[in-house]
Amino acid sequence: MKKLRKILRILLFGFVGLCFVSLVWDKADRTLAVREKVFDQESVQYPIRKSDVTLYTDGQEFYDRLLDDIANAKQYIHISFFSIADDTVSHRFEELLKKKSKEGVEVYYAVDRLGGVLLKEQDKQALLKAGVHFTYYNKLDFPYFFSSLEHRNHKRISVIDGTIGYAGGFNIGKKYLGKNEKLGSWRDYHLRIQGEGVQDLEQEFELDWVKNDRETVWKTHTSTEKGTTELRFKAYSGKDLAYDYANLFHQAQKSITILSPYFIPNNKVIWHALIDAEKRGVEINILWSPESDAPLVKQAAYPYIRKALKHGMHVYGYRDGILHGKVLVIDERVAMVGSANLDSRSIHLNKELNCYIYDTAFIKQVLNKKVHEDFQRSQQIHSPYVNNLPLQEKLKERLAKLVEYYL
Ligand SMILES: O=P(O)(O)OC[C@H](O)CO
Repeated sequence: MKKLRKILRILLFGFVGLCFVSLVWDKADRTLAVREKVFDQESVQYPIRKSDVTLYTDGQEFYDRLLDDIANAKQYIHISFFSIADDTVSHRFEELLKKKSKEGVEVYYAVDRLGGVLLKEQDKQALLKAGVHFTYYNKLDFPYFFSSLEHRNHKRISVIDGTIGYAGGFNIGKKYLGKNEKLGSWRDYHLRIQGEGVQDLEQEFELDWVKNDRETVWKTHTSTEKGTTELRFKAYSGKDLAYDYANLFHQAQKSITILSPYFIPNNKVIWHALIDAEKRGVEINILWSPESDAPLVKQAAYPYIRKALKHGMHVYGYRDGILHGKVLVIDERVAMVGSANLDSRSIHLNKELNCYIYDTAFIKQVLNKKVHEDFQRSQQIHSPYVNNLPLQEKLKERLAKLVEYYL
């Protein structure tokens, strides 16, 4: 008994000591990283381009098209995703990349280091053996361990032969097909681009690749043909996103529509612009996904839903499984489809890539139809929903508040 007590005491002291060292390291690491601007990177705003755009909201249709484009690649494939699963969908995807590489197509494939945690070492080695150029983005770094852990590359970029590009919200995995029993159906927003806009996706891919791998990327020439839809890509690195969104909200005259799986906008610039718009009579509709595959994000949204309702905004909760699209629509004049959630990580920490669309016809005839469907599948949230929470939800909300910066 005495011996057991002694072991428990040692374990307890060890645990407390480890927590103390971690806290001190965490604080020093973050302070130094901010002072030395270790993770600072300028945002990149690409020119307005004219391209042909197709919107994908269904996982099966998206994968069918992406895999078909990859299968038809003749020269090179540049692909990066935030996350990759270890399941039938990811295996089929990786088998195809290996096949194309063996055929002589130059394949560059990257995944965020944390988002790619499920990729097995043996699968990675098999990709390399087949000649695929593979790298992880944002690897963990010493001594900035904690800071490097929180800065993720959340972009999704695909470029095939410099003529076809993709950007949006899907990742690679079975759950995006909506066939995961627990998660239910899955709704996302992802764009397929053809025409001159592809060169900016390629440029952005190259910037990330060279920064993480130092190897130059093989490519020939990208498409400069003009399509019909005016768009602009913008890449963020933990700053400027709030200012860009605020600018859009300030320009709104009639309506602001926001779709985001997570609703954790802990940012004064964004709130100031939204409240200001609401006071000008702009109708603000926010659609968020109460169901999620990430812990505490639901509860972290409650304070912001209360705030939105208090200021007369309309909030809706998606009811048909998971809504994972990241979309803004301002007055049917400007829209955004991208990788950035309206959450703290996207506003303050992640590298993101958004596509801004300035084509009223596309917004009205294509995007808004899908957005309208999503509102039809939702339920409006009123104050009692967030004010009369069960005790367990209240406790989780408290816990979520403590960590919301990282959600
Ligand atoms: O669900 P995702 O792919 O938008 O990723 C969410 C993670 O919290 C990264 O910000």
